[in-house]
Amino acid sequence: MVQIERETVDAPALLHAEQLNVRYGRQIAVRAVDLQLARGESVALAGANGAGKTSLLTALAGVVPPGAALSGRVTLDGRAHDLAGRRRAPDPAIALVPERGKVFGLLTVEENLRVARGAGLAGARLTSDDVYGWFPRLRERRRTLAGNLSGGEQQMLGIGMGLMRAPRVLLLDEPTLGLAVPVIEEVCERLAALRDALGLTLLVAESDSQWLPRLAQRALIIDRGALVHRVGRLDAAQLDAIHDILLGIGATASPLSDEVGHV
Ligand SMILES: Nc1ncnc2c1ncn2[C@@H]1O[C@H](COP(=O)(O)OP(=O)(O)OP(=O)(O)O)[C@@H](O)[C@H]1O
Repeated sequence: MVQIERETVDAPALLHAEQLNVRYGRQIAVRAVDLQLARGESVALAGANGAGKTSLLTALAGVVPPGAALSGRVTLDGRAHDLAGRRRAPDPAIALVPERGKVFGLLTVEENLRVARGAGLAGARLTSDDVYGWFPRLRERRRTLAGNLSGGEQQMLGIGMGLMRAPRVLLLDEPTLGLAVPVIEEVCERLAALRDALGLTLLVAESDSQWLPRLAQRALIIDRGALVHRVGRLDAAQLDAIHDILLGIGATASPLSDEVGHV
């Protein structure tokens, strides 16, 4: 039986989710998830296809699809959002970068960034120039329609769009999906640099265990909607174990919250 070590998180939480549930009709996509993210850390949310990664990220960001039923509480720096009943308004401090960036294909790079920045709303913002500083390739492509960008460029634009309203927490849904290895390496390197320079907290959904150490400092494993392990050290032995779990051949886990309290 594969064993995965567990680690207690001592740093004070910036984002704290308690008893988060997401249902689509009878389908339960996220069950009783408790998690904590510290300021300035990168955490991977590792799980197989259909494990509930997207549903958990959208619940944290307040952008679940209409018709989904949510319950639980998300607290950001002590400010609580009750998820029961009506959908809460998305908090600009928690930004979601959807799978494959989800850019507007018929708008240029520059227009995508402006749309993401929004207008007439209170709060801090970045400029397109700030984003181009992080992703120089996007500056070269600023007048190109986003639909004509490569997959890697679209992913970087998606990240840039997520940054425009100066979030404190960036949630990324499978940013490596469908990209060539050198591009994935570049995305991983940029994310770590952004985290360190901006003090961002990152939660990165990933279904391929090989990228976890490049994307994150620790990992949460999600299976059938529940967080079943947390992994504090992403070394080779732990990665093998996670790989087996993601393929459904590893340790059968019980919910983390039952064993070690909140994550
Ligand atoms: N809008 C929806 N309506 C109904 N069921 C949904 C909806 N979105 C997701 N589900 C179901 O909820 C479960 C979790 O899906 P989710 O997309 O959150 O998982 P995931 O880990 O992100 O998977 P993937 O990597 O394949 O996107 C799956 O069984 C999925 O079929």
